[in-house]
Amino acid sequence: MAGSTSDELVIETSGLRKEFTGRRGTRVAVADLDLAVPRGGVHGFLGPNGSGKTTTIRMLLGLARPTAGTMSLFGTPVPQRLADVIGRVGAVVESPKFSPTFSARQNLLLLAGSVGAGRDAVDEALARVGLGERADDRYKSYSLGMKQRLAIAATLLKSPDLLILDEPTNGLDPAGIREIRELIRDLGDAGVTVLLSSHILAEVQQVCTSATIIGNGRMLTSGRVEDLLGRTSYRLRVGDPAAARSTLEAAGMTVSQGAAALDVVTDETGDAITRLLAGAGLYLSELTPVRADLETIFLELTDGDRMGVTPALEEVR
Ligand SMILES: Nc1ncnc2c1ncn2[C@@H]1O[C@H](COP(=O)(O)OP(=O)(O)OP(=O)(O)O)[C@@H](O)[C@H]1O
Repeated sequence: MAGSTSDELVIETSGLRKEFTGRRGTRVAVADLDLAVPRGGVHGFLGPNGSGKTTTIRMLLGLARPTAGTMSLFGTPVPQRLADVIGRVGAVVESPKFSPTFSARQNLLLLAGSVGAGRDAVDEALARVGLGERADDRYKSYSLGMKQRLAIAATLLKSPDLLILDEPTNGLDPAGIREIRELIRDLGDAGVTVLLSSHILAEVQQVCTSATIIGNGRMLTSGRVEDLLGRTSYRLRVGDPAAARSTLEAAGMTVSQGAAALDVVTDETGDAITRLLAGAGLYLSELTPVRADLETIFLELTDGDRMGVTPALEEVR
């Protein structure tokens, strides 16, 4: 972490673009993407299938060449000087190749040799991902979740400052997802900056401190998850909804009539709503805070676009 400052951007891209040209024309996978990932914590890189997450990550790691734009890792331009910083970056992008008949420990010992890590680092990485007890079982006997944890353990051998995980919970059951989520949270808490790509917005919301949401290769929004989620709204039931509505609106709140209740959007707390209405002789029978989730934000940003496969095709000629 030498040379880092707290306001350093660990990942920065500017005008990043990737086009793939095939027989059917040119497909723009990533379009003018300005990504800014601050140091520390877990940053969600979110978007539906085919929105350009993997392509962006592959470019950052020097596995694909950008059509246009610039990128840097820890302030160092890549791919030009990738060799200077790659030692600080751990990544799980494609399924790593482990030997099926070797145990987790044997697999990691083989890898440790290539990154100059010792036996202690292997034991520590296994313990950190919760595989200490099963370290001597053969890889092929592992569940998908255990295989995914081993892949993360392999990246920890070089004590990375930045960990890039591309859809690490893909194909896992809810218990497996929870294990990986907890592991990622622990790593973030321990000071590793994590870029976590996913198309499951609700899932990532629980572990990320900040996030970038993309759709069709374009940035839709970026910021602290708290800020992205924005204001809380409240659902309330009251005997005289019309009177309650005008009282709340007179106080500057945005009120709409839902099916059976009033929906109120405000920066004020629930206490303030209760006090205001009671002051007007209106008594609440119910007051429920309703937090927007990232999925709702995404749908708003894409104007109701589906979270499923969206067309990433943009014919430029
Ligand atoms: N090598 C390639 N050749 C042609 N098109 C490609 C290539 N790699 C990716 N694409 C296209 O670029 C677009 C973005 O794909 P990408 O894999 O980056 O999306 P993603 O957000 O990672 O999706 P997923 O969540 O499904 O992994 C898609 O339309 C994809 O078909």
